[in-house]
Amino acid sequence: MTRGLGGLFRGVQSLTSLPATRAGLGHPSACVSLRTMVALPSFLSFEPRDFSLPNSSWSSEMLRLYEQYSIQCEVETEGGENRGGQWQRLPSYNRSLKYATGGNYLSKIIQSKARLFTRNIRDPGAGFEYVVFANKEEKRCVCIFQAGHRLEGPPGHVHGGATATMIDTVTGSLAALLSGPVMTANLNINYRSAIPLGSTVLIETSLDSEEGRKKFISCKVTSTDGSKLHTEATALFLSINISHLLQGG
Ligand SMILES: CCCCCCCC(=O)SCCNC(=O)CCNC(=O)[C@H](O)C(C)(C)COP(=O)(O)OP(=O)(O)OC[C@H]1O[C@@H](n2cnc3c(N)ncnc32)[C@H](O)[C@@H]1OP(=O)(O)O
Repeated sequence: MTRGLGGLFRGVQSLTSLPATRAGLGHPSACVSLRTMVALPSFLSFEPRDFSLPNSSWSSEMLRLYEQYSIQCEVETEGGENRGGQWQRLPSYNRSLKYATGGNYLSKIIQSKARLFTRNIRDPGAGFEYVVFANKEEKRCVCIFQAGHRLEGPPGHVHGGATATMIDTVTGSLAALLSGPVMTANLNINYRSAIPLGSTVLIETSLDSEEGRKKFISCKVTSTDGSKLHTEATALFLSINISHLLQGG
């Protein structure tokens, strides 16, 4: 994808080097720090849809956990300051480009049919339903994940690749939150017990160590009460310059 993208980006004359994230979150993938557009006509700069907000497909368990973390989230006061909780909900769009200011517009002109893998099933509840909460101080994230019926692997259970995708997403979100643009260099997964389709699970991830450009992150997927371990993983992320992607990754 990236050689083509490089040409397109170079062709967009009004790209500047403003910091790139919405709400200053530095989240979640390499594309978050794409250089941003300025002076967009207002009709082009509307907010993209945030897929991490509740919808009618969410189970009562998913909603309960969403509430549990939401009430621990920081709130913006009338004066524009952030106060309160240790957690923040990370927004989730259907293209990484949309994290950049003006990204909604860019996403219409750059590979307009491309969609983020985890957000490309339109039917609510059929695919990946999830929300990620981050605790930057403690360098960890929690994802509440409800696995839809289109993620089947073994009968009635979630495909291992779908679980890997979610682990990559949540560990990658943490790495990007802590250090900006990153790419997964290594992902090691041990599958301990299958995840039933339709169930809600917790994906908890934390930073183990860092070494120069490297971030070592671990992750576990459990039942929501923590009693059942489904999956354990470790991941290595490397900080990259966005030019790495534009030069073909
Ligand atoms: C909202 C959604 C969020 C989703 C997040 C999802 C993120 C993704 O899935 S990204 C897509 C999958 N990943 C990829 O395609 C990455 C492909 N690989 C690459 O682009 C490159 O190999 C990349 C960027 C990882 C590393 O390349 P580069 O920056 O040139 O680093 P390089 O010089 O080779 O290595 C740097 C250091 O890392 C180490 N390293 C590199 N790769 C690995 C690896 N796989 N395992 C262990 N160590 C490694 C090297 O040994 C070196 O160590 P040291 O400095 O101690 O000698």
